[in-house]
Amino acid sequence: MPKLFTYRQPFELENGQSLPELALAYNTLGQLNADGSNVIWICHALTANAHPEEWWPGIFDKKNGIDIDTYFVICVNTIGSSYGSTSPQSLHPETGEVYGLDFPKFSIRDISKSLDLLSEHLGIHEIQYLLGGSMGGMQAMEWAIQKPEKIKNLVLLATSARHSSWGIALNETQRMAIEADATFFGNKKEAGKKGLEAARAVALVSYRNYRTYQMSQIDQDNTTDHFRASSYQKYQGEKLSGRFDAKAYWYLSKAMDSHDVGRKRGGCEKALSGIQAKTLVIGIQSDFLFPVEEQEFLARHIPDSALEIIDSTYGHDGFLIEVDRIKSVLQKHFKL
Ligand SMILES: CC(=O)SCCNC(=O)CCNC(=O)[C@H](O)C(C)(C)COP(=O)(O)OP(=O)(O)OC[C@H]1O[C@@H](n2cnc3c(N)ncnc32)[C@H](O)[C@@H]1OP(=O)(O)O
Ligand SMILES: N[C@@H](CCO)C(=O)O
Repeated sequence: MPKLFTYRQPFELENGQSLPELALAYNTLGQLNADGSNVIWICHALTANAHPEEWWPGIFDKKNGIDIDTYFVICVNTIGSSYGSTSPQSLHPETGEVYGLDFPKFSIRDISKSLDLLSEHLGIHEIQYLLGGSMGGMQAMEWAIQKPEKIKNLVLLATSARHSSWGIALNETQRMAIEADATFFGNKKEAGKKGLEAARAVALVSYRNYRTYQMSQIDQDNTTDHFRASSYQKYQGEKLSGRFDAKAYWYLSKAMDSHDVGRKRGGCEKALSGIQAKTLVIGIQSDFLFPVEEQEFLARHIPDSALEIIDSTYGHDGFLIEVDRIKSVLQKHFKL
């Protein structure tokens, strides 16, 4: 069961709007030591939850990975997500009505600010390792810029300093699919379900690549319909719509689009130069959603940083799947 932190004051957002109060669902593994020096904070990607032991299980490994007998691990479900934090499905505390599409838009900076709020509430003033992939990497990077002295070591996987036009176009295409489902605009529990399925199918193509489909979804010769790739796309859409809310997805994709560490900070290079953490940037060679040139840019502009490119066929989702390779580069650069 996730723990719940409720901030019973208005939470001011970057766009000038506010949430009257904010609940954050989070999960911890291991024990915080007496001087608070053993914290590993993991930021999750778009549709995951506060349980990295479920979606990144191989990373917890006493011998080569994160040992929860040594470290205190924390992961927080992001604002807007479907797994317990304040989201479009929450009740507005003043009206008692579901927010729905009245939920305010929020940015990656707002998510990072909320993580800092929770860390201070828990008395955590120093983070030994902050890790995040994809949208989780955006949050981690932002936080390391907002609180450079607090983050000692930073691991950024398959992510960028500013969400690309390509990424925004893909997200907009997914939102168009969601909005084409007229039920999305209502507040029924399953609102936007079919649209979300189409959106996930679009997204999946960007998380994988030509080779991954060639490897796992080839049909027998002479097939003319009901192709494996077709049922795979449908299955993956249904798998997501069975566990995630279309409005949460819509808002989170908007937050992702907002990611630009350089906004009002004199550009990305300047913002990244303020990171004090020893940083490891990890890219996946076959990732065409966050291509390796984006990680090269990060490594070039974060002062104390190293770059590792993992040779994988899995594309963007390689940051979730290639756990052994990730552990090996973590071991190379850090004494985890
Ligand atoms: C509460 C929660 O569930 S939260 C956490 C879950 N998800 C997350 O955290 C998000 C991050 N994780 C992910 O995005 C993914 O799980 C990944 C990237 C790590 C792995 O992706 P997967 O979908 O598991 O792997 P893959 O692409 O190989 O697909 C396998 C699934 O497709 C099914 N499948 C494969 N080919 C086909 C096909 N031709 N037709 C229909 N189904 C197919 C498999 O049976 C399997 O189904 P299952 O997931 O029910 O076991
Ligand atoms: N597959 C990931 C998104 C890719 O960053 C998720 O569903 O969270």
